[in-house]
Amino acid sequence: MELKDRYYTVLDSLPEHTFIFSESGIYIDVYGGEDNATGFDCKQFIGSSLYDVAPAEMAETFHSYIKKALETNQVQLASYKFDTDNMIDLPDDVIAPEQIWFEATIKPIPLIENGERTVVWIAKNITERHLLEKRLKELSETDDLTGIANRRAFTERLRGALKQFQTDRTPFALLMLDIDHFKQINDSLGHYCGDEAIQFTVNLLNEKLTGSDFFGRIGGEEFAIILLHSGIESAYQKAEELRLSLESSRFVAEEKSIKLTVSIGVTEVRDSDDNIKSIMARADTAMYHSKKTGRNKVSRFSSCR
Ligand SMILES: Nc1nc2c(ncn2[C@@H]2O[C@H](COP(=O)(O)OP(=O)(O)OP(=O)(O)O)[C@@H](O)[C@H]2O)c(=O)[nH]1
Repeated sequence: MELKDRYYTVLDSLPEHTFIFSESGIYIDVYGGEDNATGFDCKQFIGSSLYDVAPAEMAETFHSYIKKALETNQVQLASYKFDTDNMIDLPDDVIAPEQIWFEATIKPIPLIENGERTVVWIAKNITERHLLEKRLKELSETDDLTGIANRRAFTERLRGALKQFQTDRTPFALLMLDIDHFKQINDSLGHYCGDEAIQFTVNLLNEKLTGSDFFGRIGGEEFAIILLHSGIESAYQKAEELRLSLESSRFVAEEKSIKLTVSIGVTEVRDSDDNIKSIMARADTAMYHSKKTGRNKVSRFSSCR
């Protein structure tokens, strides 16, 4: 075999897609990529421009990586996805994959083509890893029993809401909720029914929330809700609505019909809040005020002393 043929054989056996791009975004050469299992052959793009092949925004982004690699003479890393809505122009007989994630390394190479500098672009299919990472992230942020945010994810979101408030004054309110006399449910019906009572409460309250509200389980039978764009009065009304809907429903277990209730504390973000502890402490104080003054109640922090 001639040396040139040997080199081509080796290049075409590379497991990842390996592209040579010119400075202006022309596909100079395409090698390998069998292991990426995309189902289509990129060799057909040789001679075309990125702008002929990919949607404008994507071509623009890809081109910016090429230019940056050449300007800085440094390796660039990129991750991106192809999906049915955002796909390079495939031949008619090729079905676009639902979603493929790639991680690419872009490196300037000492090769001039038609008077232009060039880069090598090596793209690896990382879809499996990406989906696994996404799933692990979801699991680490979700409460097992109820499927809503766990304490960590909730406090993270609260931190985000406070940051937003500090940036553009977007107001928000915080509700802290605790199921009343929950120990009695565990003691009389058992822990398993206690778990079901928690699920029942969460499902019921969740139905009353909208897309911009954020619900989290921050303790055993303790929950919190962020109400974005809400002042104290509308938050109080919302809390009353939640309290009443639980009070008027019945949780059925072991052939018994049980009235569950919650005590709720309400506060709103203040200019003086420089971390989430102060907001959570106010909502907590208000919630304990509801407990101390009879339970199945809503209290605003401002009126609980
Ligand atoms: N079944 C079940 N019970 C839990 C879970 N997390 C906490 N608990 C129980 O919830 C009960 C909470 O009891 P307390 O904090 O004494 O409060 P309470 O009985 O709800 O009374 P008040 O809050 O004062 O109205 C404890 O018995 C915990 O063991 C859980 O995930 N599942």
